[in-house]
Amino acid sequence: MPGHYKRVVNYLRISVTDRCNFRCVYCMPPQGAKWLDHKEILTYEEILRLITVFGREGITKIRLTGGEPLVRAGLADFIRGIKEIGIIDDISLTTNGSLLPPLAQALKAAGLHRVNISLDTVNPASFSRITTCGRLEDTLRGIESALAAELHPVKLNVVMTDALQETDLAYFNKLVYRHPIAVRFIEYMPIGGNGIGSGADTAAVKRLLSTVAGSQTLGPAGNIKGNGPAKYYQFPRTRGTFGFITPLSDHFCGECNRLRLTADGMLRPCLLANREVDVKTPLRSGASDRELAMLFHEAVKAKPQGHSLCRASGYPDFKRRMSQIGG
Ligand SMILES: Nc1nc2c(ncn2[C@@H]2O[C@H](COP(=O)(O)OP(=O)(O)OP(=O)(O)O)[C@@H](O)[C@H]2O)c(=O)[nH]1
Ligand SMILES: C[S@@+](CC[C@H](N)C(=O)[O-])C[C@H]1O[C@@H](n2cnc3c(N)ncnc32)[C@H](O)[C@@H]1O
Ligand code: SF4
Ligand code: SF4
Repeated sequence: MPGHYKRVVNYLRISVTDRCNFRCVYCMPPQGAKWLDHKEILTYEEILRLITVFGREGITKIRLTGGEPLVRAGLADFIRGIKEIGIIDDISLTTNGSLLPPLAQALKAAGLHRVNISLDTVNPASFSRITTCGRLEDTLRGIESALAAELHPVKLNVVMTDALQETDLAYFNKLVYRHPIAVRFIEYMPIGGNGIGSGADTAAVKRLLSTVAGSQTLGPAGNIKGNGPAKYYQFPRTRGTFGFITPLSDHFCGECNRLRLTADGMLRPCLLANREVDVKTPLRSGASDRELAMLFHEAVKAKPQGHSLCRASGYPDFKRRMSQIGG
C-alpha cells in the first residue's frame, strides 16, 4: 500500500524480545538494557492477529528480530503460525547465531526461509570485546548450521567498527568463494551511541577487499533475495557476494518499504525517529480488525521523509537503543 512519498510498505520487522545473550557495544549500554516485564511483551497469538490484519493491508514480508530472537522459546511454532496465515511469502530472521545450531533444522521445517547472522570480526578477542559476552566459535557454528539447514541466502551483517581488519576481509573473501553467502558491511548508526572506535568506511572496505582478492575489481552482483537496503557487488567466479548498507553516506529513505513492531507492541514508522503508534493497548482492549488496520495506516502516514543522523543540528534524543527496536 502506498505510504507518504509514494513508498510501498510491504515489509514488517517484528522484534519478538528485547532480551539478548550478548551486549554489543554499539547496540546496548555497557551495563545492559533494562528488560521489559513479561506482561508488556506481545504474546505470539497477539502478533499473529496483527500479522493477519496487516497482511490484508499489504504486508507480505516478515523479519523476526530482537534483542536476540532465539532467546524467546517457541519461535518455531510461531513461524509455523505465520506460514499458516497464508499471506506472507518471505519469513526471515536476524540473529547473532550463537543459539542457532540446535534450532536451525526445526526453524527451516516450520517455514523460516532464510537468516541474516551478525559477525563483525573473526578475531576471537575482538569479537568478545565488541559483543561483551559472546564467543566467536558459537557464532561460527551458527553460520555452519544455517548453511546446513539451507536457510538460503545466508547473509552476514558486519558493522564497520575498529575491530574490522584486513585479516577479517581476507576471511570473508575466502567465504564468498566457497559459499553462496552475502557478506554485508553496515555503517555504524550512532543511536544511543557508546562511542565505539570508528572503523573503515565503505570506500576503504571496497579498496581492501580488492587488495585481498588479488587486485580484482568488484562489479555489480545479480539479484539477491531480500527486502532490505543493501547494494550488492561481486568478484568474478565467486559463489557469494558483498553488500553495503549505507544509512549515512548514501541513505535509502526514499525507497523505505518497512514498519517495525517492537516487542512491547508499538508500531514504529522509522528506525531512527522516536514516533510510535501504540497497537498493544487497543489490541488488549478489544479493538476490531478495522481499528487495527487504521493504526497500521496511521503508522505508514507517519513515516518521515528521511532520518536526521546527517543533519548538522545534531541527533534527536533517541528513546530506545537498537536492541529495543531490532535494527
Ligand atoms: N537506517 C536504516 N537502517 C536499516 C534499515 N533496515 C535495516 N537497516 C540496517 O541494516 C541492517 C541489516 O538488516 P537485517 O535485519 O539484516 O535485514 P535487511 O537487510 O533489511 O533484510 P534483507 O535484505 O531482506 O535480507 C540492520 O541491522 C540495520 O543496521 C532501515 O530501514 N533504516
Ligand atoms: C539489533 S540486532 C538484533 C538481532 C540479533 N540480535 C543480531 O545481532 O543480529 C540487528 C542488527 O542490528 C545491527 N546493529 C545494532 N546496533 C547497530 C548500530 N548502532 N549501527 C548499525 N547496526 C547496528 C546489528 O549488527 C545486527 O545486525
Ligand atoms: S546487536 Fe544483536 S546480539 Fe548484539 S546486543 Fe544487539 S541485539 Fe544483542
Ligand atoms: S532511516 Fe527511517 S525512513 Fe530511512 S530507511 Fe531507515 S526506517 Fe526508513
